[in-house]
Amino acid sequence: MKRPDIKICGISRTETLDHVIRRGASHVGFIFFEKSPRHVEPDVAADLIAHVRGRAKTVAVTVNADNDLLEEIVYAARPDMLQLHGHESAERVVTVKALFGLPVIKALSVRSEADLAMIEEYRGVADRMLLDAKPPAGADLPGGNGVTFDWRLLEAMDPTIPYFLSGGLNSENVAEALAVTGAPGLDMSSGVESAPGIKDPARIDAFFDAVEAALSLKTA
Ligand SMILES: O=C(O)c1ccccc1N[C@@H]1O[C@H](COP(=O)(O)O)[C@@H](O)[C@H]1O
Repeated sequence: MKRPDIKICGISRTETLDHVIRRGASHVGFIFFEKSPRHVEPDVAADLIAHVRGRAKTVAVTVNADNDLLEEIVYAARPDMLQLHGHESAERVVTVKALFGLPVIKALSVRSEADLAMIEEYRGVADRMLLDAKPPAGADLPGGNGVTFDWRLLEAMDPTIPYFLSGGLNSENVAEALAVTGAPGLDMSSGVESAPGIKDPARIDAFFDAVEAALSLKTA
């Protein structure tokens, strides 16, 4: 099994960036959503992104952001990619790509087969999909809720679609997630935190150890 890309999201400290990259993160994500405990201002993100440039792909995570906010983020922080984690349509993805010239990860909230079928709308439009669980009722955040969805829904999915599996991944369940889905990418945030927004070095190590163990079992 090919090693999946690993994206660790919601990072706000250089120490955490260095740690996850040393452990093998291919992508690091920064949250630009004020309600999130992981929110970073564009000038803070600019320093974090400058710190890791060239060592991992940097992703600006936004939620239904308008052009002004995207422009502020892109010109201040210079991320490698944009993640659209709201209700952005395929047409909006096309517009964002044309305006900012950056690859786009489009997040989709999944609970049922019908949710997953929405992938077709973004085929050939988004550079990657990110399949996250639907937020629980009453949640303030569209992502970062630590909730999983039924990974067996992905069994019938076209395996050529590039995607990150997301939603509630942690050191305890990542081996099963990989076994069920064979996902080409993993994306996670709260599963390596000790409290919302506080990344925990021991949990980061446990997560990467679990991924390595799962991959070595697969190739043994
Ligand atoms: O993490 C957040 O606070 C957040 C806020 C707004 C949009 C997206 C957000 N996070 C994304 O959700 C995934 C999954 O999180 P988790 O592993 O279930 O905690 C996270 O990796 C971000 O891509």
